[in-house]
Amino acid sequence: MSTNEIRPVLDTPMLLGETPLWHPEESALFWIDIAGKSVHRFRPADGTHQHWNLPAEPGCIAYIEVGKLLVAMRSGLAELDTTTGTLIHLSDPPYDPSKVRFNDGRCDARGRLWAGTLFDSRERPGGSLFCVEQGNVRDIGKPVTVSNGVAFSCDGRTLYHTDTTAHRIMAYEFNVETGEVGGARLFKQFSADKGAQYGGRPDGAAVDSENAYWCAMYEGGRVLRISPDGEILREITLPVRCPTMVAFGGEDMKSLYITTVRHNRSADELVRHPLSGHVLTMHVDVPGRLEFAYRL
Ligand SMILES: O=C1O[C@H](CS(=O)(=O)O)[C@@H](O)[C@H](O)[C@H]1O
Repeated sequence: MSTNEIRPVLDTPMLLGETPLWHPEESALFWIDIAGKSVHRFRPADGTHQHWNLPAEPGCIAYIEVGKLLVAMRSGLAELDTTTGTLIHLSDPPYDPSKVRFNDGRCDARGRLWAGTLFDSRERPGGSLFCVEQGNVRDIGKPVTVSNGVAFSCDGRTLYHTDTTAHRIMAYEFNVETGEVGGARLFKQFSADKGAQYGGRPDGAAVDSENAYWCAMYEGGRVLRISPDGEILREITLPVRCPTMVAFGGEDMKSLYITTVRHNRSADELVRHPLSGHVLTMHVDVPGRLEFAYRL
């Protein structure tokens, strides 16, 4: 693959792709299709693709060990055994599932899952950020309308959290030993002016091995690489309008994977961007970091 080539990993698009996640021991990329209520696994080495249907919309996943995933669904937390397809319900949702569902999330270095929620109607900040630690679910008290962009700096001392609707990414002091979230600073505020210059709103993200924050820009058709002090270092134009999240993977962690949306997009957008909904990949020069597993 040439350096700048962006291509789909599969022939089949998702409805609403989210949470790409490289599993180092399985040498596979996992992701979810929220509207398609499914979990997917793709092995680049042999091109095999497998999926598992779910009873409710997933918002994010984390790996536990080979063959076991934690799935945060609208209906609560569950453990998916990918060898048998068995889904074990672990806990009910910490919110009213008729109005709210889990969205983007990832694990910290101590194996806690940080999963946000979104308010379906987008009318008010009825979503939040939750910490799942060995089955206990704690509301962190960060009201947002659409939670996204959960990521940790390389030293584990900064927790990034985005409100996509507010076009805002916050950075919080974070104590990875205790899981305590401290002082806040504005990391990046994007313009919400949806005129001709609209650059999109910040969505899912990942931090690379040089501590830069890679952010999918929903309706902006691009991914941004942002320095820890908020400077845009690189902009990648995508062949789709709505990327939702990025992940690093591959044996060298230099494959960037990008989930995207097809569901509820206009006919015009789908004609202009036929790859909408596909999981995209491209080579990058700076490797990402391995994701942490969820600790039961
Ligand atoms: O459903 C979703 O939508 C949002 C984008 S928006 O709320 O429509 O602006 C996306 O960020 C999110 O990740 C996805 O789950």
